[in-house]
Amino acid sequence: MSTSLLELKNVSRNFGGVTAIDGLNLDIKAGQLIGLIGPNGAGKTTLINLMTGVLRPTTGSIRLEGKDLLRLPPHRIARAGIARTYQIVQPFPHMSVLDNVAAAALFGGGASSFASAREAAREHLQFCGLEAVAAQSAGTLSLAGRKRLELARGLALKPKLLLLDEVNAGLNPNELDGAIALIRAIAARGVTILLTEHLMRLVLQVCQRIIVLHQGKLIADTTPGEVVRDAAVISAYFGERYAMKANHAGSTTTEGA
Ligand SMILES: Nc1ncnc2c1ncn2[C@@H]1O[C@H](COP(=O)(O)OP(=O)(O)OP(=O)(O)O)[C@@H](O)[C@H]1O
Repeated sequence: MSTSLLELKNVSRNFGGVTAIDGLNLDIKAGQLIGLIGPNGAGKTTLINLMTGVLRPTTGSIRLEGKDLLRLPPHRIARAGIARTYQIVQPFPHMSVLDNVAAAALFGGGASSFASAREAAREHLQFCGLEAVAAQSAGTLSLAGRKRLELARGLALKPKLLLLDEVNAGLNPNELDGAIALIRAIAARGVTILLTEHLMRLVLQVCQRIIVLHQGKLIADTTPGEVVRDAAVISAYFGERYAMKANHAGSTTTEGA
């Protein structure tokens, strides 16, 4: 049996009268590449915020390699091995790309000096295909470049678990192929990945396991092959997405007519 990396037991989170996460049980094994999907408002971002300590559960427990995370502030959780990227990319825009990554290596990656942090940062930039822009200020990068920088900063924290929140949104098909290759390469290094994503092609292509949230509850936890045939997922998520696409197609036709 493979090892449990992150374990959530009976986790709930309320905001006033809204139950954003509702009695969730989840066991993430080391080495998995997992897709987290669900309709808008399903609780995906709340779940990531709970895993990183930005939010605390109303009830339940969260353990990383058996260690209780609920006692730790977010920066200690990051150092314990959970790193995340943000839906809205937030580099330090006036700092160089290299120093953005070096700062992460200093903060959580175990680097003991700025020189060694920069050395580690160079490796991460090379791995993420950013070595050519290392000296540029981060604010000058394209969206695809900023997304890669987010990944390099995440890697500099030497995570056991990397939470990728919509890291591919807004990329063109070419950039998307590059992003898929990079995510696979990160997983091949042994980093466990949880990917929150609306791009189904990407999720189905790269993930071995897909978990589906709906109204704060886990409605499926299965393989990509199975999830597309799951009646509850079709009704809660795929159905809604196809209906939206059909509506868009319909309105385009009407406009064109
Ligand atoms: N800080 C908050 N205060 C009040 N309600 C909140 C807060 N954060 C989230 N919610 C509510 O919790 C539910 C889950 O929201 P969440 O943002 O986690 O969903 P999501 O799956 O990430 O959605 P999306 O795909 O649109 O980003 C929603 O009903 C949302 O309105």
